[in-house]
Amino acid sequence: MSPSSRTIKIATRKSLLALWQAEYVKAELLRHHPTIKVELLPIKSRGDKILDVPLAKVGGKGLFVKELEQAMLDGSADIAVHSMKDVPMEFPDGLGLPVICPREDPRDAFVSNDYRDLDSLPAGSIVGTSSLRRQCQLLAQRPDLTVNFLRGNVQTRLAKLDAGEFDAIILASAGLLRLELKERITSYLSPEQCLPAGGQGAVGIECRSDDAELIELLAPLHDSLTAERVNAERAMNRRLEGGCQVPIGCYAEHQGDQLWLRGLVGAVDGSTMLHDEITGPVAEAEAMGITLAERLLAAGADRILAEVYGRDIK
Ligand SMILES: NCc1[nH]cc(CCC(=O)O)c1CC(=O)O
Repeated sequence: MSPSSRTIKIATRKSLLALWQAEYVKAELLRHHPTIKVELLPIKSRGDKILDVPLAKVGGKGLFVKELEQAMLDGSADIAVHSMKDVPMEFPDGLGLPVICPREDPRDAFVSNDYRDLDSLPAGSIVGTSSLRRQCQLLAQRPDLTVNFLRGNVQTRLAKLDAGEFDAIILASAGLLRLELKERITSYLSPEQCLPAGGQGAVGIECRSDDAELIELLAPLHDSLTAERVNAERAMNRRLEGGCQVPIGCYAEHQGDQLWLRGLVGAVDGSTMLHDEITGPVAEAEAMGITLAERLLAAGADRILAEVYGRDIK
């Protein structure tokens, strides 16, 4: 079979955001290769089934990706489309992630029906998020707020806000923008206010590493500037053994031909916040991520993370 008549099966989670991302990749593939066929294979993941516990406590990395990876390994699917924020640092044997698509807005969004922004919230307001990263940064600025547990897909979270359970909630802008819910973004949290999670706003494509023909078909979807940024962020996260379920923020931006990487580790109650940053050549993105992680560990992130993980990190 020639590459031009191939059918590519995309394994995807069933949330509207996951389906949007899979449809986006399908449309991009068809735009670059009009004669191929692309099908979606929706799959329910463990992370979607367990909704009543904070992700940090559900245990195991890759809650949202394992079932999708199994589908690629057994051949029922060819690729999986992921939010880079949810992708574990290591891939199973035989799988890799050769493509990272152009990044959407990486900032967190403040969403409220009553208040303009974080500063306008009255003392004692209730903010919904179950991200420890968002929680610690909110509490560091506004120790008077109460942060309450909020999980579920984007629509579920908005419905809980609208039902009056919260005065405000924090969501990734990227999800709201992709789902054409821009009007729900009351204001943006700057990276200074709330450093994003590594990979936030970027979509990646995972596939079998030995499928050279497929990797070639995927290549035009890759955005190397986004990949450089996300690689630096993920290198820091990998060294800290963290993902999006821990009180860790990391965010890289280009400054001319240099990369500027900022990192943060916070105590979950916001009482201790460790910030650091590093600038260097793009070619050293990964080394910079590791160096920044090690500086944070030496500054006390080791103790904060040992408490969150329930074990030491070396
Ligand atoms: N952890 C869930 C998740 N994974 C990716 C996104 C948003 C889109 C993105 O970051 O690409 C979200 C929702 C959220 O954090 O509000």
